[in-house]
Amino acid sequence: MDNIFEELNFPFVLKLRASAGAGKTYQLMIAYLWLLSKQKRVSLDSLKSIVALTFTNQATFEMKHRILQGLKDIVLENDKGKALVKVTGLIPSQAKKWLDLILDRYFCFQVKTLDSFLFNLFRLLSLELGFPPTLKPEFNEEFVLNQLIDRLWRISLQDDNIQQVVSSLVDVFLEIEQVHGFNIENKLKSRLREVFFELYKIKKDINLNFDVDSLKYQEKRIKELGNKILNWVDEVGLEFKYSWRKAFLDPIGYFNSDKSSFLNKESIKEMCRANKNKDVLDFSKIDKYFFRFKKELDTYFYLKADLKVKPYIQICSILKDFLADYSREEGIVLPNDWMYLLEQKIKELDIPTIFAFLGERWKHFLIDEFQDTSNIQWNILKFFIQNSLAEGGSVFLVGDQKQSIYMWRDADPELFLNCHRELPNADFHEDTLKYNWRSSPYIIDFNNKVFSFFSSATNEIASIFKLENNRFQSKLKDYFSSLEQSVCEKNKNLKGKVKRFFKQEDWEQDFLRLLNNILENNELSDIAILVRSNEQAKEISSLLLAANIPVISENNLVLEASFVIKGLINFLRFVDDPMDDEKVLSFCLTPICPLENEFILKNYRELEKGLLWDWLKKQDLEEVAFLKYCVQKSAFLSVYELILEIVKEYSLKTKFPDHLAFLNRFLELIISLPKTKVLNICMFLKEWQIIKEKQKLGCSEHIDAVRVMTIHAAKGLEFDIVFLPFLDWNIPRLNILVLEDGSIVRVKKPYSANIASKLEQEKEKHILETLNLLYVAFTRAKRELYYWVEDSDKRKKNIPFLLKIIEETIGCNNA
Ligand SMILES: Nc1ncnc2c1ncn2[C@@H]1O[C@H](COP(=O)(O)OP(=O)(O)OP(=O)(O)O)[C@@H](O)[C@H]1O
Repeated sequence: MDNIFEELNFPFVLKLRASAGAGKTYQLMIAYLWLLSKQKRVSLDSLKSIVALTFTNQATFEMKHRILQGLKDIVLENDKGKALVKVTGLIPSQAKKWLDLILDRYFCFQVKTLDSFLFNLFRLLSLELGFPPTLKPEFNEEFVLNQLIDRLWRISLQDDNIQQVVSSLVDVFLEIEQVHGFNIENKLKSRLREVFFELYKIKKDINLNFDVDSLKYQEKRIKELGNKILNWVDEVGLEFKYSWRKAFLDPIGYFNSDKSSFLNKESIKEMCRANKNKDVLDFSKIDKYFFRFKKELDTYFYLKADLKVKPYIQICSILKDFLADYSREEGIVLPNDWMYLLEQKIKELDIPTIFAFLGERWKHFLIDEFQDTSNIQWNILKFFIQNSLAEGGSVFLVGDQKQSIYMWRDADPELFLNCHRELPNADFHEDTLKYNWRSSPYIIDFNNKVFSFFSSATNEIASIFKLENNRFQSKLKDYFSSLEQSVCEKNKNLKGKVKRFFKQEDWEQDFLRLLNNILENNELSDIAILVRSNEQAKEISSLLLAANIPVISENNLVLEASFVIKGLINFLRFVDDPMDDEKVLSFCLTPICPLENEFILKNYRELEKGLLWDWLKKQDLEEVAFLKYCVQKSAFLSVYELILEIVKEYSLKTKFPDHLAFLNRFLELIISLPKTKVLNICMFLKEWQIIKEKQKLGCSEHIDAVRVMTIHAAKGLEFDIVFLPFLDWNIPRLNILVLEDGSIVRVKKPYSANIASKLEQEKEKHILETLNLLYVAFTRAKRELYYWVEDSDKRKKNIPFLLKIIEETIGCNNA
């Protein structure tokens, strides 16, 4: 696709479907410049009429950077610029005008994340929707839910009714999940989070009432039907085969021991032994009863699965009320709510009214990572895209179904395949890109082989995951066929390497040894270690930090990761309440306190009675004099002033230069908080508990340190060398399921038909997402890829086992 734009006539829909590193984002940048060249005038309205949407903030930053760099190259008329003039048609004088306009009116440069674009729409229509325009979007749903669950736990200590519901939830949880060991509370909270968000998405009232008697009534009906069938079989002189007589005699007992095979039988005839009557008898009447018997049983399984998890429903309904209060108090709104409202409103209003509210008219849309779009997002976007096409505009969608890793957030990769059908009034073009511009030939070849196995050996894969249905296999084919890429000219001689390690007991030592070897010839920032969860990121960061290897990760950018910030928080806790020995001790033992640890600990141990602070006050020490001053002044100084005092007194900026960025960010944060949150230390500490997890330093590309990040965060990015230390993934076993109608059920055999079908769908989604995640992880490396798996012959270890089979089949000997 050297210059597909030449062939295009407005209005058009252009879809570009290509594998990783093929230059999809790069083509979006080209398309943006090409669209600029097609504008009649260099004007603000034209600039605002082109909207480029990405998936993450990092990708937005990258896209803006690429567009500006492209314009600069054209203006400078360098080699890259000359090539861009050829494909985009944008000449240097025009490019200069656009560049000046963008830099002058940067906020009109419409390159945004999809979320922020949609939220902006919501804000513009907020009065119409009955919300104050000051409302803030809160994308961190997990953070909010943690707050709500903590609130629930606190309230349950005082409120008997809530305590009762919580304790029945704990019972159900322990029984269903069979969890043992430590951290049960955390596991329970995490399960609750999952279920709540599933339920919360269903915009229907949750049915809280469940009548235990209906299960009993159901049992009775089944028994009656069973007896009717039994009697008929006896009367006509037939005999059941195998143990099927028991199934009609005691249906519930029989099925509770997990024997569901006869649910597949079509007629009682199939279940009876041969005798002279069998062939002449009319079974049609009794089969009607048999059909009803099976139907009632199915309902029974469902009711039972539903009853088991009632306490989850009750808790979720309490959390729903808490969420409404919390949203009001904090002035926030969660995506699930505002997107839903926006979608509804857009259906209601007519086009001129909406555009009158918005005051904007978009004509061209460029959308990256389209495979991660959800149906609700698409329904909103579609409205504007259809309008832009009606006015002679365009839409350019790029994506790759096998990189869809946000299905848990409702992304629907099928949309990418079919969305153009909903945009019929425009020329439709589809294209693919065959070169990989990112990686070395070795890595490209390795990935070609590994991932084409997914589409060529669908049977084997389906059997590994025990999901032998046609739909799953055809999806595998859809996602992973025709993915093979060729090496581009510029990377032809790029050296590359892929190496697999088996995880031995002391794998960490081997891991560090390899890393140190690689660092002899590479920069720290060439290396990325990609993991699946934040816990793994913490684990690997600690390993590297203990070996004195600088690391940058989401976690160590959290302000609290700095011991100076931790020390300052302990200082505030102590000043706020010096009569609490624990608080005094915690502060005195932090590295920012100049008092000797030994001196404090020894005296604390020997202090027979009285308070630590009373004893400390009597010590004639300069350091203590300062602390006394702080305690006395604490009621008169603001939190900010107190922190400034200690920073100055203990020379924290010069003593701990590595923590300067954290310190500055911390001070900035205190100033930026509303007055009500910093009126006194106690209020600030309360606020800190809530906000601390979100307070982070920005990450600069230029910091020389190894990157540690999740695969989700690494999507769309590339690194010279990639390490994947934890590929021991399994497909999680589902114990609880939320059905389409909003009921939660326990997953335990025998399943009712609706549970079995939903379970299969969920399993399929998890497997595809896991395979996609593997694809994203393996395709981030430019030069070298190293990964660690357990040496497993067991099918239970899904991904290690799959990788082993692939290795044996395709004969890639990379060990
Ligand atoms: N035509 C091209 N000429 C030169 N370099 C290119 C070209 N296309 C892409 N690249 C470079 O190749 C790398 C990968 O491109 P890009 O990030 O656009 O790929 P992608 O298809 O979006 O990848 P992914 O799906 O993995 O996010 C980038 O460094 C990009 O600058």
